[in-house]
Amino acid sequence: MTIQTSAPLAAGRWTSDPVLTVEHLTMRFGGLVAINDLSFSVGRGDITALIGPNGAGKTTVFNCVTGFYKPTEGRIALRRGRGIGNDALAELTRGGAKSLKTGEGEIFLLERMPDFKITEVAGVARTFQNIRLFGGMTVFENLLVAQHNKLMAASGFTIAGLLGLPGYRRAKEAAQDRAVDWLRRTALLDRADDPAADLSYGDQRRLEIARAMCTDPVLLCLDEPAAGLNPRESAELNALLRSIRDEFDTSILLIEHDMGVVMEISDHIVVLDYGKKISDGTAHEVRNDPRVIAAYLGVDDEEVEAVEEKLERGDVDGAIAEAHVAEGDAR
Ligand SMILES: Nc1ncnc2c1ncn2[C@@H]1O[C@H](COP(=O)(O)OP(=O)(O)OP(=O)(O)O)[C@@H](O)[C@H]1O
Repeated sequence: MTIQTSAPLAAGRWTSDPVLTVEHLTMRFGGLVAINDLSFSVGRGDITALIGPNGAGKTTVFNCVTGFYKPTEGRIALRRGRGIGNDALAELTRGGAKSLKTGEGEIFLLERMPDFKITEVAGVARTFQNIRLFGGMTVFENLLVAQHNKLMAASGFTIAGLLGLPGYRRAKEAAQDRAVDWLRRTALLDRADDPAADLSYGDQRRLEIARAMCTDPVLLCLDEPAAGLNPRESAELNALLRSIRDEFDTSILLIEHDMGVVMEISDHIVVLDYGKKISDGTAHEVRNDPRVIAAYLGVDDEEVEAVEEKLERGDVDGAIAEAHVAEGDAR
């Protein structure tokens, strides 16, 4: 049975100005199809949330976008620069190259690139579900290490750093300034000299984001940034993510289970279930989509009809209650 959403989906920046387009992505692990012909886009300047029940395939999508997995099938294009058209994408796809420069910027096919190039060249930064900081290093050092590649490039991969040559010195000062700026933005300046492992969980999460932002990413991928945060820390995280969206040329793609965070800050939500996209739109559209309610509460297709009926009458609370009843019956 196919269920249609009642409201037409609005076209947003993810259609008119995408920074990332994922097309027909499939990822198989032996016989298991973790991602099944998935297509979606991330709008430039948007906060986009990838949500779905446990095991839906969210982390697998992240792993494909960031090059940890090589997709079984599909195309993942990142556009650095506005207005790069589909002709450029088609030309790049036809040839064997990893990227193509155009008058508007540069376009990358991420499935053709190793993970470190996706980070360094295409400009995709990532945080992980389990925090991965250098716990023995200070907070400040963690932010300098993140900029190591830039410093190496400034040294021309020579001993210029040791000799203190001007180009390298300037790059080092810029790296330090950037680190201090992000410590300030994440309210961690007074912890700069403490070992990262001594920070509270919420502070470590913000430090991870600061570290990713020190690389000036075009796309910031956050895997469950609100996990384990208390309400005050969640509110601080929301403010931080909004400020990144509003003040930097960085688009955000996040996986998040905390629906309070998702609904409050997302411009665009893509919902997965069993490796397929079941809904895609604004927070309002997605939260009123019976397929989403059903997927989250684990009800059958037949029971979705009852949920949908309530939604058509504008009774969202009733629809959720109906889905809860169906969920209880299923147990
Ligand atoms: N390396 C792997 N090898 C085999 N199966 C995998 C691998 N990675 C993921 N899977 C499987 O792919 C499916 C999707 O997993 P994934 O971790 O992407 O889901 P998720 O939506 O991120 O889940 P959660 O919300 O619990 O983190 C699951 O069935 C999982 O067991």
